[in-house]
Order: sequence, then structure tokens, then C-alpha cells
Amino acid sequence: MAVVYRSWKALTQNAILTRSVSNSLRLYSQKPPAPVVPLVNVEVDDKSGVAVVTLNRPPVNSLNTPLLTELGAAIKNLEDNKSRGMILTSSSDTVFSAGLDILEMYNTPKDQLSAFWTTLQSTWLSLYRSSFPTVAAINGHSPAGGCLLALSCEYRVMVGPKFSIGLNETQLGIVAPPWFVICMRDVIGHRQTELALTTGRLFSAPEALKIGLIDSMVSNKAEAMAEAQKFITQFAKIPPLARKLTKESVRGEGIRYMEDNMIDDLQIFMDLVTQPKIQKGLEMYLATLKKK
Ligand SMILES: CC/C=C\C/C=C\C/C=C\C/C=C/C(=O)SCCNC(=O)CCNC(=O)[C@H](O)C(C)(C)COP(=O)(O)OP(=O)(O)OC[C@H]1O[C@@H](n2cnc3c(N)ncnc32)[C@H](O)[C@@H]1OP(=O)(O)O
Repeated sequence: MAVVYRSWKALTQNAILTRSVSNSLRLYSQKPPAPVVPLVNVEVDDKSGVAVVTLNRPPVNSLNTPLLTELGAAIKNLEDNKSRGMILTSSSDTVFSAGLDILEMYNTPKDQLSAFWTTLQSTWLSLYRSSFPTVAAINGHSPAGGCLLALSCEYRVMVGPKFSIGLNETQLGIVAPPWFVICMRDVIGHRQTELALTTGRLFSAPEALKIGLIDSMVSNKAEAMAEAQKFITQFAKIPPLARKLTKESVRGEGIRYMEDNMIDDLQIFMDLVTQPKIQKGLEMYLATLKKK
């Protein structure tokens, strides 16, 4: 028995030695690890105290769980530091955000699907009810979830005329959840929302301006940033608590909807999105995007 033990021990030690030599060799031959690039950049202007939060997930800033988690953490951080305001924009020249990452909803294990949706819910709520002023500087296309992010800010300035924005969910065979609808309705009104959502219409920037989906159209990102700053500056003289409580009151329906229905909303999402018919629709939509 002792012999067996000794030889087993020798064998394992030998294996450990071999492993550590080969690990070192592998380390020498490996490239240095790629730097971890944040999916959301936050830069706070020293003078104005305004934070520029830039979505940075090339190529199209599709919203997956890690990006939504980082965005939620960034908003919490600004909240904790009593931020003066936030401008949400994109590092891409052509896309603000392509909306929810369809790969998070297609063929996804249930626990991941559930984590994805709850992250979206909580990040959305923290943006929608943030105590500080928020502006979306929409410097590219902004369909579906991208439009939701923009709608959740208090002011939208968009680079035009060539980019588009809207809630196009029905075109994908899915349904914009009630809180998406509330956001849209509060900005463009009931009638326009019904028309826009049932057809899944994407609006060009001039069309969006006409129906009030955006507040302003500019010709480049620099102009968008300047106008966003200007919007936030007007709150310098408004007492922050009065501002925050007023915003919560105006946005009460959306806030209460989410607080009271988080679990039901998750259940409806899971039931709907896991249906074979919806999965087939997402598969076909992904294929058309890839074929372009
Ligand atoms: C009661 C109801 C309760 C629950 C409801 C249940 C379900 C509803 C769930 C959720 C609502 C959904 C919200 C959404 O946001 S769904 C996403 C909708 N988004 C879109 O339709 C936009 C699709 N993308 C585009 O139109 C174009 O990409 C865009 C105009 C944004 C940019 O065009 P561009 O030419 O610059 O890039 P592409 O070549 O098209 O794309 C590059 C690359 O990226 C991939 N891609 C694009 N969009 C997405 C996306 N949203 N998700 C994942 N991947 C995306 C694209 O396939 C290309 O990939 P590759 O070919 O591999 O490079």
C-alpha cells in the first residue's frame, strides 16, 4: 500500500511539475491579455459637473446583459455622487444603439434570458427616474431598445437627417412591453403612439422632429453635445429636490408600473419570447441582418 501511495504521489508531483513547466512555457509564448475595454465610458466635465456617458459596444451598441449592467452601475454612481446631469451618447458615428441584443433573446437558456430581462428592467428604471437631468445625444440610428433609452431621457437631440428612430418591435414579430409604450405615449401622445407602434414605424430624424419624438435636430455630434449641455445648464438654478420630486410625479405611471409589475413583466416576456414561433421570427430577422 505504501509503495502504491509513494508511486501515486510521485506521479502526481511529476504531473504538477510538468504542468507548471508547460504553463510557464505557454505563458512565454502567449500574447499579453487584451486590455479590458469598458462597454460604457463615463467622463465628468470638471467645470459643469455634467457626465457624458458613452455607449461603447461596437459595431452597433446592441444592449446585452454586460452593457446594461455597466450602464446601470454608471447611473448609480452618478446618483451617489449627486451628478449635475448626464448626456447619453454613442461612440459610433452611425448608430446610437441597435436596441436589445437579439442574440440575448434567441436560443438562450432560461436563467440567462431572465437575467437579461431583469437587468434591462432595473437599468431602465434607474435611468427613467434618475434625480439628475438626462439628455440623449442621438448620433446615429436608434431603433427599438435604442429608442427606449432615448425616450427615457428628458430631452432628445438627434443628428439628422439620415438616421432613424422608433419602436419597430412589431416588424420583428415581437411586442413592445407596456413600459416602452408608456415612454412613447408620454412623449408623442396616444394617437401617434398607436399608429407608430402597430406599424413598427421607424422615423427619419425630420419626421421624428415633426411628431415630437425628438426635441431638436442638429447636423453633427458636436452640435448635439453643445445643445445637450445647454439643456442641462437651465437646471442650475432649480432646487434639485423640487426638480427630482416633480420628475417622479410626472413619470409616476411608468415608475409605478415597473415597481408593481417587475415579476409579471418578466414572466410575460419569458412566456412570449420562448414561443417557437417567436424564436423562428428572431432567427429569420437575424439572418436578414447578417445578409445585408
Ligand atoms: C407584454 C409584452 C411583454 C414582453 C414583450 C416580449 C418581448 C419583447 C421584447 C423586447 C422588445 C425588443 C426590443 C428590441 O430592442 S429588439 C432589437 C430591435 N433592433 C432592430 O431591429 C435593429 C436591427 N439593426 C439594424 O437595423 C441595423 O443593424 C442598424 C440600422 C442599427 C445599423 O446598421 P449597420 O448597417 O450599421 O449595421 P449592420 O450591418 O446591420 O449590423 C452590424 C452587425 O450587428 C448585428 N446586429 C445589428 N443589430 C443587432 C441587434 N439588435 N442585436 C444583435 N445583433 C445586431 C448585425 O447582425 C451585424 O452582425 P454581423 O453580420 O455578424 O457583423
